[in-house]
Amino acid sequence: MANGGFAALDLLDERSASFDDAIKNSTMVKHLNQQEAIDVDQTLFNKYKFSVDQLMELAGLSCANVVAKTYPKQKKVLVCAGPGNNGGDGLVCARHLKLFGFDPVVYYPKTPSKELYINLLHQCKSMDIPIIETLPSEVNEFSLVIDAIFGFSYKPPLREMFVPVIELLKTTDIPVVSIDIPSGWDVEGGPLEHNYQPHTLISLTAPKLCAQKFTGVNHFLGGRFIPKQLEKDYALNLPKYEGIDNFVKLN
Ligand SMILES: NC(=O)C1=CN([C@@H]2O[C@H](COP(=O)(O)OP(=O)(O)OC[C@H]3O[C@@H](n4cnc5c(N)ncnc54)[C@H](O)[C@@H]3O)[C@@H](O)[C@H]2O)[C@H](O)CC1
Ligand SMILES: [K+]
Repeated sequence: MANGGFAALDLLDERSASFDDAIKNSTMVKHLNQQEAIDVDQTLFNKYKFSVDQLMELAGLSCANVVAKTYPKQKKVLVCAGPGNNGGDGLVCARHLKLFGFDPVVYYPKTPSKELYINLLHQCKSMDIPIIETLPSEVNEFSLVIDAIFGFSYKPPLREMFVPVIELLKTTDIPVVSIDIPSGWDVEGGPLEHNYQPHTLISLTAPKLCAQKFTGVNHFLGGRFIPKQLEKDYALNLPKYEGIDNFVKLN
């Protein structure tokens, strides 16, 4: 009984310490403009000789881990995947979610011509993940939506074929988890043209400038693959990942 007060104080201390850590993490880390994000990406490929599928696998896996940890009961997931590498992250994420016992369905509106995306789609199909090319009329059967439509290469204005999915992200009551950038947002300016807030944002490598306009519930950083020298060269000031975690909370 006598210890009860101290235990409660300890708990409070612990909580405020982790809150302080999260605030420190979100304020210290560098936010990249669009060109810097492209440059970091190119440096990983050209100077450090990573291949895109290597990084995509790590990025997509970190997103699946965030989802499994944050939404353990929301098994029925609609993964909306776009035409570029952000969409590739979504396909990898869907595959890992399936392995974790989730029930993903992938919406992939654009037929891919690149071998990388053809193979990722094939892997999903081989694991009995349904792939659909039109949005389901009833999205309320899902308990979570993953937004992997556009990442840091998005340039407005939005082309016609992606209007319905961006409208869905803007209007749905189901929690939305955005990978790297909330799709339709300006990479630097944020929700200018498409004003909505996802429930969770998972920035990859380092947050982009638009993440400063994020007022949703959870902001994570994933994609733990940056060599120390690259971090120094770009003054990224990355937060500390705990132990073997491949994501860290920023807010
Ligand atoms: N270094 C890393 O952190 C890694 C990040 N990854 C992910 O890759 C994306 C960036 O991928 P990229 O292929 O460069 O571009 P996007 O996926 O953002 O989109 C390109 C795609 O979208 C089309 N598009 C652009 N603007 C519009 C528009 N206004 N309307 C319609 N369509 C548009 C464009 O034509 C292309 O087809 C990054 O964000 C991360 O998610 C890697 O997975 C690993 C390394
Ligand atoms: K996205």
